[in-house]
Amino acid sequence: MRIDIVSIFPDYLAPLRLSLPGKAIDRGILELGVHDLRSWTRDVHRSVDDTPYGGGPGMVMRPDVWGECLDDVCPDDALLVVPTPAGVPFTQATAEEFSTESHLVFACGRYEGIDQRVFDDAARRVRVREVSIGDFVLIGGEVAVMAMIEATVRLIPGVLGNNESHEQDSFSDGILEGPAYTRPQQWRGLSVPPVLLSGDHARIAAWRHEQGLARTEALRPDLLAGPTVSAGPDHTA
Ligand SMILES: COc1cccc(Cn2ccc3ccc(-c4cc(N)[nH]n4)cc32)c1
Repeated sequence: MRIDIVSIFPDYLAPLRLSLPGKAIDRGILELGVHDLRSWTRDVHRSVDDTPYGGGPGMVMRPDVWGECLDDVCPDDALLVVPTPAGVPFTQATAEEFSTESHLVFACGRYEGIDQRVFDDAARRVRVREVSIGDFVLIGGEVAVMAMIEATVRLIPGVLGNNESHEQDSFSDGILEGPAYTRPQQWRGLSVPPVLLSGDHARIAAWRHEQGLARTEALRPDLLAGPTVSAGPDHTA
């Protein structure tokens, strides 16, 4: 898989080269390109924003600079992912869909977002997904992109080590994971649930499922209400 990211703060994405994505890069499973949007500016001030038509607070990112950048960075077979508060929810299903792509391009906006015509124009030749990572407003797209990349890259075969796996992920089977424990068996007067010491793998699996179900009912009853909308193949934003 190749991932390209465009941002006016490329250094913000440096942590992606640590830990998991970094290991995937070192092992040749992932290629990562980070691009400074200002490289596509043509004015002496290297301007990337302007005042919004129709008035309102803040600034909007210019279509001309973004358009020329995506012409260079985003080929027709790539999936263009645009983080925004006004997007389709990014879920584990979205991460699974993204993990099967050969080329992802992430456009990190700032200010009040990017001129909509950038995505309308891009949609003429590439698949575009406008995606939200949650119902809260960030200052820009970089943090959202890092979260989406981590959730996506860990699903690529060979990225997680033998001791880690995503088959039992929260959300992958629609319910939350139950509690986890490790040594010591007694800690500050608290014990590990005896079933986990029993060696009876069927009982342990059943207990973990019950715990996950109870946690889901208590904290996320919405997950038990049935299928939700998310940014996937049938939801073009
Ligand atoms: C576009 O509409 C906006 C309205 C008010 C502020 C901002 C700030 N902003 C700029 C670019 C950008 C990219 C992503 C996000 C974002 C995503 C999620 N889930 N929360 N916040 C926020 C972003 C944008």
